[in-house]
Amino acid sequence: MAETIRVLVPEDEVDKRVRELGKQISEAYAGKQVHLICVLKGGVFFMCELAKRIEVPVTMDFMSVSSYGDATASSGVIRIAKDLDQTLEGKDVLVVEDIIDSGRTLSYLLEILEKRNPNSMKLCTLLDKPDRRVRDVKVDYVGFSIPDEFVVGYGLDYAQKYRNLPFIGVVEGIE
Ligand SMILES: O=P(O)(O)OC[C@H]1O[C@H](OP(=O)(O)OP(=O)(O)O)[C@H](O)[C@@H]1O
Ligand code: HPA
Ligand SMILES: [Mg+2]
Repeated sequence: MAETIRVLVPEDEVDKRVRELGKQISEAYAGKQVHLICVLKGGVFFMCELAKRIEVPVTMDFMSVSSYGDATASSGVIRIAKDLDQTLEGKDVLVVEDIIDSGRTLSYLLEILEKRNPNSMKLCTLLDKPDRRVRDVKVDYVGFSIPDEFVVGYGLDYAQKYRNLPFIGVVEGIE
């Protein structure tokens, strides 16, 4: 069967939810500056859109980690391909992710980042797939909780494809 994409969350619903999260974050960080950390590559579209909707001063840094390769299940081995450029010392950090699935990536990452002495550290994910969790992760802001299906779009890939779709879709016709 050929690969096809079924829409799970349409573009206008994603956009609306990102605006809501931006508002919620702006209120929570009122009077402060928030340091956004993008977990590349998947988090890049969400972080850019979210940053535009945050009304307090924002700084940004990028970290690249990967565990899925071309598969639809995590390898369990998290590889840091690029570390942050800036220190987290004393900053109010908000880690921005596209999805929390098994929780392995975030639990590993948060453990590393907490040792860098931020003033505070919170986590914002566009998607949460709680049915697949094998590691406990405390999430502060969630866009959508989704069922156990392999999703693409808005930064999420299948074998590096489909990241540029403006909606969240489910890939059908793969093992
Ligand atoms: O909760 P987990 O099971 O760890 O899965 C979530 C992580 O997996 C994906 O990244 P991936 O490793 O595929 O790299 P990418 O962001 O470059 O696509 C996704 O972007 C998250 O970072
Ligand atoms: O459902 C998913 N889609 C794309 N990448 C992912 N990484 C973890 N889960 C997923
Ligand atoms: Mg990722």
